[in-house]
Amino acid sequence: MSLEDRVRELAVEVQPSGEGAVAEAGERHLALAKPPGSLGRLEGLGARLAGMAGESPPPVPGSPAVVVCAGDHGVLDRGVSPWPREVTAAMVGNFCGGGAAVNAIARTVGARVSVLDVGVAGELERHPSLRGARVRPGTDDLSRGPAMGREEAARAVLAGAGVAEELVESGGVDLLVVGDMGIANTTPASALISALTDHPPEETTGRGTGIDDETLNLKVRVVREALELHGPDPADPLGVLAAVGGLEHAAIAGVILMGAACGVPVILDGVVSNSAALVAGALAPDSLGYVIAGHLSVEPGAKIALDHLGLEPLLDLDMRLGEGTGGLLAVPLVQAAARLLVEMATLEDLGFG
Ligand SMILES: O=C(O)c1ccc[n+]([C@@H]2O[C@H](COP(=O)([O-])O)[C@@H](O)[C@H]2O)c1
Ligand SMILES: Cc1cc2nc[nH]c2cc1C
Repeated sequence: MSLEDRVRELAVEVQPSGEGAVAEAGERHLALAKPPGSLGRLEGLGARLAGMAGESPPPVPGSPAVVVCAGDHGVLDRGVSPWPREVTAAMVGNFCGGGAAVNAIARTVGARVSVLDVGVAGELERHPSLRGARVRPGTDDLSRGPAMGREEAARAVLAGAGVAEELVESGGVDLLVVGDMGIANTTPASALISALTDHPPEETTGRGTGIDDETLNLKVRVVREALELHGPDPADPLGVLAAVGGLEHAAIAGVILMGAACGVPVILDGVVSNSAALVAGALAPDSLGYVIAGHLSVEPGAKIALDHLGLEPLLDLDMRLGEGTGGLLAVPLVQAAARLLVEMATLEDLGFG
């Protein structure tokens, strides 16, 4: 079976989240010891968690893990980011050493950190937290040709799915967070968002790690050139990924698909995971029933992608780091949304039934 067929097979494994459990959780919220609706968006989130678990009340997730997917990008040669390629490998080393922002926030919320190399260009030291599944040492320049081949895109999707499956099936993980690392990866994120939402590059392209006006204009031009060169077809998500995506974007789509197939909620981080969720949703629309938008990144493409997906972000902290940082900060909110449904007394218990 081809790798593409295996991705298609994974996509059909995703079952719709349970409407019955969602309705039951909604009823329960009306009965709990509080004015109806007073827990705001936590009520809808709790009901969605019930749908994902297929039962109300839903289990309280106690074993969260972040999967940080890393890759490099040929389009960096066009000057779309001020940072050198070598930062990607250096930061992967930092994730393994525990010294990155993602590690500090993961320790704060009690999450495991798992790092996946699907396309880093540099040498990496072995580490127990690092899964080496390098498809190739970075993509080609998407503005001059396809970023990668279709089978390579499929291999990266399956690598992400494999890590998610191992964490859930062997590691007991019951809440996944997706993160990314890759210098220049906001350029393919913008291209994916434009291709899959039909918004023009000047709306989906932002300043990434922090670029000046001149570089932003160049970046918009580069995304436009890529879209004109490939004419990506939204009905062919793997083709879009191969033409204008990135290896870590593909891996994140795989984590989302496998999380959904296992009935485990997946919390998105910033613009890169938002763009990957568009790909996952195009491959398996029901996978979006298991996806939670952790935060709203400053990158303009993030809001466009989340609006297209019909997802409202839980947090808005002006963050634009990536790594899974904003997604991890939403973990306690997700846990609280489930715990409220499990542990609260009802109005009837208090004698107001
Ligand atoms: O999460 C976000 O929305 C986000 C926004 C801007 C930058 N980043 C991170 O910064 C890197 C990409 O930025 P750039 O400017 O090199 O394209 C990559 O490692 C991302 O994780 C992440
Ligand atoms: C230092 C640095 C850390 C990062 N973490 C995620 N993206 C990043 C980009 C840079 C440049």
